[in-house]
Amino acid sequence: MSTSQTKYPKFLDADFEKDISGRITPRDGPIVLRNPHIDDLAEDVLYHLDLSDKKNDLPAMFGDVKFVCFGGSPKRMEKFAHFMVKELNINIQAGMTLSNISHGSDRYVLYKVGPVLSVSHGMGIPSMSIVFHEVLKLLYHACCKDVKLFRLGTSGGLGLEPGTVVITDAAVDGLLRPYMEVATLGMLLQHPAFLDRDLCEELQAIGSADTSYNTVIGKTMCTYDFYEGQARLDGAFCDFTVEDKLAFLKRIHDRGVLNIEMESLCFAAMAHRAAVKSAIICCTIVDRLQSDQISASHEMLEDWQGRCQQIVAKYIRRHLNIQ
Ligand SMILES: O=P(O)(O)O[C@@H]1C[C@H](O)[C@@H](CO)O1
Ligand SMILES: O=c1cc[nH]c(=O)[nH]1
Repeated sequence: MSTSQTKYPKFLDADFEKDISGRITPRDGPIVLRNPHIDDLAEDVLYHLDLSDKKNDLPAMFGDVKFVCFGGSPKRMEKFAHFMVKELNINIQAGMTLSNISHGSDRYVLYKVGPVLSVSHGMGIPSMSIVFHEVLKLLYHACCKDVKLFRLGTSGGLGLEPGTVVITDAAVDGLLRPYMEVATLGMLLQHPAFLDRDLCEELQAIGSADTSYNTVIGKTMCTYDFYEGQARLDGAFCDFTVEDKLAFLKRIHDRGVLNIEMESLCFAAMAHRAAVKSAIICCTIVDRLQSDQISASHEMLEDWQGRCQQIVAKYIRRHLNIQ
């Protein structure tokens, strides 16, 4: 069903501007896939989103998308979609409700509110990676242009009052390495996880206008596990002491790590590889130098998560010229 029109700009490596360190300059313009095989497919089934470039008219459904907001939990992203309806003054016709476009797959949720997509990514890098591939292909098939990507998450902070908003300027793995390592064809490939500094600073300026909480920019450590991987003593297993834990957390804090979560490395690496402008904005829900357990009330957690949503909503409104 999809129309071909201006679709499928061919990828040329030279199209991607890089600095001397190999950092790709993120840019506006059409979404380009760095995969020559996609155009050879008779049909591209986006299995986990329950969409296909043949069965769905993706340009008609998604061609106006400019902002994609990811977050771990399906409920949070549904709530964010409803919040964006209000923020963008969108009229939902009588008798209609916002619906989960990917309801047939039962893996992720996907809501569209005007030019905004709200997508859940589940927990951890494997889950994030799958939905990122499929969302990027969706944007490509839909001929979207000038798209920005955001991850709105939660994290454990280091020396920060819970509720602080951290904007990631670089994502690192559990060994402080700034790239995502992926086993591909029996080789370990390293994909650098750079983020767009200008976007970080713009979001920080928006966040800082609200003085009831702090908005800071720094490094985010991304781990493959919530418990031992994040130096917690309260998992089902633990082979280290409280002193070992604190020494590790203080060491990474001294190297500029402000928070720890589980998806930033993949999100940043994949957005960088696609040369799409992107940002990661997480509230902290515990100070890991004080505690492992997350004991804040549900209301408190909702309030903290709302801070990231409000900052991104203000950014989107500003860029859509909505007063
Ligand atoms: O964005 P969310 O809050 O889902 O991400 C963090 C990282 C893990 O997926 C999860 C662990 O509680 O929260
Ligand atoms: O401590 C935390 C809190 C949220 N998410 C994490 O990955 N770690």
